Amino acid sequence: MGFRMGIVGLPNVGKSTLFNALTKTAAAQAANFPFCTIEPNVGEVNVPDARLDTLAGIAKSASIIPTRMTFVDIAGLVKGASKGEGLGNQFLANIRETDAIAHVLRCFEDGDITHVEGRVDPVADAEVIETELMLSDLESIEKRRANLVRKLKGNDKEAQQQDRLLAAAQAALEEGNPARTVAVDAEDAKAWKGLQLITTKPVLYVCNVAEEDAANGNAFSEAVAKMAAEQGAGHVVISARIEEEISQLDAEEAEMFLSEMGLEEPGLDRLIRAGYELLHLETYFTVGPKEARAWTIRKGTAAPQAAGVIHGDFEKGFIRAETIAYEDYVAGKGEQGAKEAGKMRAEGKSYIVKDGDVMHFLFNT
Ligand SMILES: Nc1ncnc2c1ncn2[C@@H]1O[C@H](COP(=O)(O)OP(=O)(O)OP(=O)(O)O)[C@@H](O)[C@H]1O
Ligand SMILES: [Mg+2]
Repeated sequence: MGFRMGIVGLPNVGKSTLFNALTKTAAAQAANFPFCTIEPNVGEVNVPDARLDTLAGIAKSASIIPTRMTFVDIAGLVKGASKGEGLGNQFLANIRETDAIAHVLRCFEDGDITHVEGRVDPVADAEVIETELMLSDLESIEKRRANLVRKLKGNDKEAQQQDRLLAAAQAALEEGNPARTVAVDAEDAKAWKGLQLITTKPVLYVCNVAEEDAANGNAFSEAVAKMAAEQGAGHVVISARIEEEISQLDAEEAEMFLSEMGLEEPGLDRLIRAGYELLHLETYFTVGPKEARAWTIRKGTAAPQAAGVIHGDFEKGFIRAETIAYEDYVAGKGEQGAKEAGKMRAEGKSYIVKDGDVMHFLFNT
């Protein structure tokens, strides 16, 4: 299914540092000057899930395959970006294709690191970026509506629907509200998503704090938390610089480092999980001696469609799914034990897969 998160923010706030930590590479150039990033960076990240390791341990699986998420790091946006200032605007197209936005906010004081607005104020920064995203949506809407004019004359139903939805988004944006504030009927939901407007995407604010604030946050991140709550957005507190250091350590060193910092787990794990929640994603597992593997689905996905994530044929020929809840699998010390305890269920086409289910699909070919 490939879920994608776009990383946006002002220049020099730590986007590429975060991207590198996430992807455990130095693929993105991160340095102390604004507009360091020019070309967008795309990277895949494992979704951390301790349950997968537990399952693999029980089943003695030869390999462990976590589920993946994609991150896209683009150039910093500045005030006026949509009018051609800076570089970011031309890369916003890459953000249109994502499922959610990770909005990085500078929440650290450091006289050596240039802030393009000359002061640290994450809430004001968030507004600058949100305005640019809204202007970018408006511009794209105007272009698209102009392109639809001919089709509309031809009484094209699809074009009519698109134009109606674009007009609704335009009206909201012209009033200074993001397109996500538009109420959309169920029958328009798919076409609405297809418009790929940036300000319809869910937002996760990433408070990039100083190393010493990584464990408990600071006044800046608290202000962001309040703003996020008001908007119904998510937020995480992270120190991109620490995360970058941790990502270069081996597991044992990383654990020591984390405990010294008073952290229970890497902030990146929290960030990825928050992204998962924001997107209403869940994980189910397939477990055997060959491999233990995690698969991503949207909440509320029925068994055949969940099977379809593995292979289209699984969905088409779906018969039933032998299902064991994660807890039952662990309690039974594996499939056999769970089965003997009567915890293996045969589920049919209407079964809604639950987070943590261990699934075995039976299908016709
Ligand atoms: N939590 C932090 N504390 C202190 N310095 C940090 C922190 N996070 C990032 N930095 C530093 O800020 C500088 C800018 O980081 P980075 O290049 O990742 O920003 P960016 O948002 O990608 O910028 P651009 O938009 O120009 O590409 C780097 O020198 C980085 O080491
Ligand atoms: Mg960068």
